[in-house]
Amino acid sequence: MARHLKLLVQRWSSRVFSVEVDGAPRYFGIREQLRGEPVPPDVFSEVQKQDRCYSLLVCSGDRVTGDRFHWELRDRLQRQLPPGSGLRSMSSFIPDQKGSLLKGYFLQSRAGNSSLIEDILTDLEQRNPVLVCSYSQSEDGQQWTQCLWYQSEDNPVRFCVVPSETPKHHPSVLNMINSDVFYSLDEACDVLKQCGDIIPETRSVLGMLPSSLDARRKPDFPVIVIEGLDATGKTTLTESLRDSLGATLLRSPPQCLSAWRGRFDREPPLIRRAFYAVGNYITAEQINQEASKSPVIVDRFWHSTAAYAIATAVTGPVSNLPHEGAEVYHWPGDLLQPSLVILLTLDPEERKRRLRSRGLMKTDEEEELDHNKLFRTRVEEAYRRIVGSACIALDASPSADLVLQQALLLIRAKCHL
Ligand SMILES: Nc1ncnc2c1ncn2[C@@H]1O[C@H](COP(=O)(O)OP(=O)(O)OP(=O)(O)O)[C@@H](O)[C@H]1O
Ligand SMILES: Nc1ccn([C@H]2C[C@H](O)[C@@H](COP(=O)(O)O)O2)c(=O)n1
Repeated sequence: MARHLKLLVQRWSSRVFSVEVDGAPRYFGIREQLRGEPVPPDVFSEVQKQDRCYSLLVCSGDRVTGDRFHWELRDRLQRQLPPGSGLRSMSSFIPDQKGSLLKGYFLQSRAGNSSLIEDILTDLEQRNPVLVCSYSQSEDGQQWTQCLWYQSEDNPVRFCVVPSETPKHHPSVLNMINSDVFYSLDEACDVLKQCGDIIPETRSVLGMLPSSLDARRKPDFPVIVIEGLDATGKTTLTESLRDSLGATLLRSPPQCLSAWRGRFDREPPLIRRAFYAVGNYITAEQINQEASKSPVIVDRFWHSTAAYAIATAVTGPVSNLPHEGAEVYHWPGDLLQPSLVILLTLDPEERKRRLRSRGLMKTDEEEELDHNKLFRTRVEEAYRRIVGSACIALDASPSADLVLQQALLLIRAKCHL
């Protein structure tokens, strides 16, 4: 038992804990003993003397089960927690160690609610793959300690909570590849296959995949992808290009997946991104077939899948994105590369005006684009950082006809059409 605890102490104290405060991560660490003067990390600076804090970290060996549990846990906690309780996203990770991220929540309970919250936590920990810790404040309010919930009754191992430096990478970056951004069809299919029993629709989605895919096949005619945030004019431009060039118009996700898209949009990122990744490979096969007969215009492709996934996984300013040149921005080796990718850019106010005048229903991510300037700038910057099939930005603010003329100029210059 003593050896087990020693190991736990060593492993646990190499971790950094991150709590989202006002849309940006704040970090703290834990140590067996304090060295120097205690300084309460800023996560705890606004906690009242009588408040209690808890962390819940999901640690399931199976990532599909773990991600779905993490996704549902927020709703469950929001329903069960007494009014006035604080609930923030939280994670724990070992700096620079890929795959070390554990996701969870940080709770702050008001005085008087502790027994209700503690019943909820005990029940949660007994039935689910979740590790709960509680945090207590010293008498003078200068020091916080963390202890594992299941040990808190008798002889608990207490760790001192200490401030931690901001790590080189945002924690989500550690788990991004093949969790948020898929780098091969096989990886995306593996996730969907694991969901077969819980989401029966995955079988129909996988059934749409062709039996073989050849990313190296060079299309006879140019393949031009049009990218951009919603309401930047992709539909307008792609339809005009189809008519002007006598091209075939395709989109990703492809039409054959439309019936199931809403279902996957309600799933956690791991499953949702796997669905969009598979959609790109189905569109790639359609491109292969059509590009032997005519030029092909594609409304959204891998840039959209990667840029939205990366921008959603990290929080805070653009500087929290994976650095330029990072592996996550590279085009997947097994996915067809377009001849040209045009990124439509638009002033946020004009984009809002177009959204309002169109008045259609928006997805959660589109709502987020509207309300969250930081999210918008992260998506745009992620688009720009993608390499392998880099995009060329085109100002979409002039009239639809002028934008079409500019796009045609670009296509003629780059694709010799
Ligand atoms: N160049 C333009 N000038 C003014 N209005 C435009 C222009 N291009 C498109 N619009 C209008 O802006 C609105 C959004 O355009 P569109 O539907 O083509 O964008 P989108 O990028 O395809 O959006 P989404 O990704 O949400 O489907 C439409 O009402 C469209 O008529
Ligand atoms: N190839 C694609 C296409 C779309 N998405 C995601 C990204 C956004 O959440 C949303 C935008 O699509 P729209 O509403 O404009 O059709 O869909 C993706 O991940 N990959």
